[in-house]
Amino acid sequence: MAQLTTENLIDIRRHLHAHPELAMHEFETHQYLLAVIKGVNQQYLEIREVPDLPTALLVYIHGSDPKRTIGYRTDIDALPVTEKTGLPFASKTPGVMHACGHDIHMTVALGVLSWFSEHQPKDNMVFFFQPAEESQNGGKVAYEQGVFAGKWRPDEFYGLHDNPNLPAGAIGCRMGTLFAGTTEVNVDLIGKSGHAAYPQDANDMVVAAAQFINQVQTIVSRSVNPIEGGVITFGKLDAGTIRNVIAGQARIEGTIRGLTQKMIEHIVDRLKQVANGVATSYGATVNIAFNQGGYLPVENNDELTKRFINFAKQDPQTQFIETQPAMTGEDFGYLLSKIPGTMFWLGVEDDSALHAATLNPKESSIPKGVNSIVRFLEFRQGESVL
Ligand SMILES: CC(=O)N[C@@H](CCC[C@H](N)C(=O)O)C(=O)O
Repeated sequence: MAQLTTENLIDIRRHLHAHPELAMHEFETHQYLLAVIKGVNQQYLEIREVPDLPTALLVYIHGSDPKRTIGYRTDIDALPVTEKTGLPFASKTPGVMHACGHDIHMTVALGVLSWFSEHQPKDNMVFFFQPAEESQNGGKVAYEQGVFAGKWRPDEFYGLHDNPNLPAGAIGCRMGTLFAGTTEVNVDLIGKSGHAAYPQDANDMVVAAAQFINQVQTIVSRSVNPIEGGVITFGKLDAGTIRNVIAGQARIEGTIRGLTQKMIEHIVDRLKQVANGVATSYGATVNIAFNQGGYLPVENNDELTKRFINFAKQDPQTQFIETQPAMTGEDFGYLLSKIPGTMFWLGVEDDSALHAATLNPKESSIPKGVNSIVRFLEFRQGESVL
């Protein structure tokens, strides 16, 4: 089959959007990606599955005169969000949605891969379709399993994230830190349940959880240097069973963000103090669990990113926008701590934010993104210097 057209890519994106799957459960997505990849020119391609990470997929493109191996990574998982876009190709999986645009990421990656399947690159290329970006750190798991051993180890790694705040198809990037590091946190408060009418005989964890959440708000406002910034968000709170039974237990799940590891550690320390203080004052037991996984700050490599930005600035077919660091996290941060590379934004221009149930990225970003990335990767393999 010939190179994928824009029409093919839009159909692919809509199929992927309609069939989202959660982290480490991307089995249909995997099969669909495999079918699309098997449909392009196989002459230079080598497809690899990973038995210990069954939803991952790697594709090697043999270069004609390789000086290096260039890696390109896309994430493939979706979020537990109930879609409210009303689109004809909205999610068919109840309670699951590509609310972070990974359907766009995968489609752009397929567009780039399909182009190089028809136009053999000079350098070798490795495409990594990575499971579990939103949770369970699929990038780190893959790395630790040795997925990038031998010829599968890129010398440099690139990857993108869509951005609704940028014009469709624009490329955003910056030197240094692009995204924050994150640490997941679970707090369990344990008291004593009882009859709603006899609070004196119980120890109410709804009240303790409310106090904890309120008090946590002072960490960023009072204990964090405002110039450096930090985030603590609790996105899930679970307590009690029915209105007239006092809840003896509360679970609060959240995420901590900072642009440096030092800041994350500082916030973690303060959060422990607040949790222990609230537990003491309410006579409760508290268990706190942190998991950083592989969500290290996304640090762009100086040399590669300078070249990427210089190329994007002067390329007449690329709209380049210099961006600020963002408090979004990405487990590509882990891969970039092992392999130098650059993460960048692809504008998808929408009023809704990432993770919103109404996110509706503009599809015109797909061909524009493919074009800019192909042009950069072609340039990277030439002798030109910027
Ligand atoms: C781009 C994006 O939205 N990424 C996620 C990464 C989540 C990391 C981790 N599971 C956490 O919740 O901290 C994000 O929420 O920024």
